[in-house]
Amino acid sequence: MMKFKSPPVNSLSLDFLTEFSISLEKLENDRACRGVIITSAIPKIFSSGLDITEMCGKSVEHYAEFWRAVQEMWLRLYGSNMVTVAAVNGASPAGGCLIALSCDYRIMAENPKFSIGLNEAQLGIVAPFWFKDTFVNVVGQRIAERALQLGSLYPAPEALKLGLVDELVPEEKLLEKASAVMAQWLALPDHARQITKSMMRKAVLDRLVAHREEDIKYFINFISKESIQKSLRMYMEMLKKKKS
Ligand SMILES: CC/C=C\C/C=C\CCC/C=C/CC(=O)SCCNC(=O)CCNC(=O)[C@H](O)C(C)(C)COP(=O)(O)OP(=O)(O)OC[C@H]1O[C@@H](n2cnc3c(N)ncnc32)[C@H](O)[C@@H]1OP(=O)(O)O
Repeated sequence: MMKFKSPPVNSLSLDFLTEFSISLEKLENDRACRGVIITSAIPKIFSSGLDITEMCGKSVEHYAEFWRAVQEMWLRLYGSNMVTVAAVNGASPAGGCLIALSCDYRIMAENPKFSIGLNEAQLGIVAPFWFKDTFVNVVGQRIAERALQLGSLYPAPEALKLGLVDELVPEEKLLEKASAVMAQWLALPDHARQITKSMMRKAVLDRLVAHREEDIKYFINFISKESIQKSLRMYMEMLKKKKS
């Protein structure tokens, strides 16, 4: 089990992403480890998504390093040979949602206050093509079109209806259920399951691998625009004001 613990809200900073990728790599190379449950140690928060401060007012070199780390995390998780189960025990916007979507199975705590989705459009930014591809592979084109354009965050019951998560359980039963699902998936021979998983995900993974440098350049160009920086600053201010 991997438990995110980066207070206050498990934002995906460069350090967090690097550590996450290294942990995944270690587990992947450990023949005794066939599956991983991903959850959070922080109450009410699975992950608040990419750390917005990493995308504000930084150098071009920093943006490149950060974006490469985001790509690396996704390539490792989405392309993992292990069985991956997300036990979503709190809010899961944007990059948090991407992590859940990249797993093989998603179980969410049945709390309508917890929401999940790719809300980038609400921040005035655009979900990259591989976020979009991952989303489409889970919920299908029509639901993804609407959800991404509106940048919708769905409360747990709605997320279940859309197929964004596979099931809801009472919060106190989340890890028990995730373990039961893991046992069910691990009962199959690894080889057949791994080849099938790879077959289902290969096209989407290959697309980023083939365009990785281009995607970094695109990100830098996009995020460096003054209009985008302004949107992100305003969003951060809004988050801070919400408290007072
Ligand atoms: C064609 C174009 C192609 C390519 C373009 C390329 C790239 C662009 C796309 C980049 C992709 C981005 C994906 C993302 O993940 S962006 C991040 C989106 N995340 C969010 O919108 C979530 C924002 N946070 C929240 O909604 C709430 O914080 C949350 C519900 C998670 C928790 O609420 P709670 O009330 O419990 O806590 P808060 O008081 O709001 O937050 C506590 C402190 O944490 C700070 N915070 C929150 N989220 C973030 C974050 N994502 N990054 C950095 N910091 C964050 C918040 O400001 C509070 O700080 P303090 O006030 O305590 O200092």
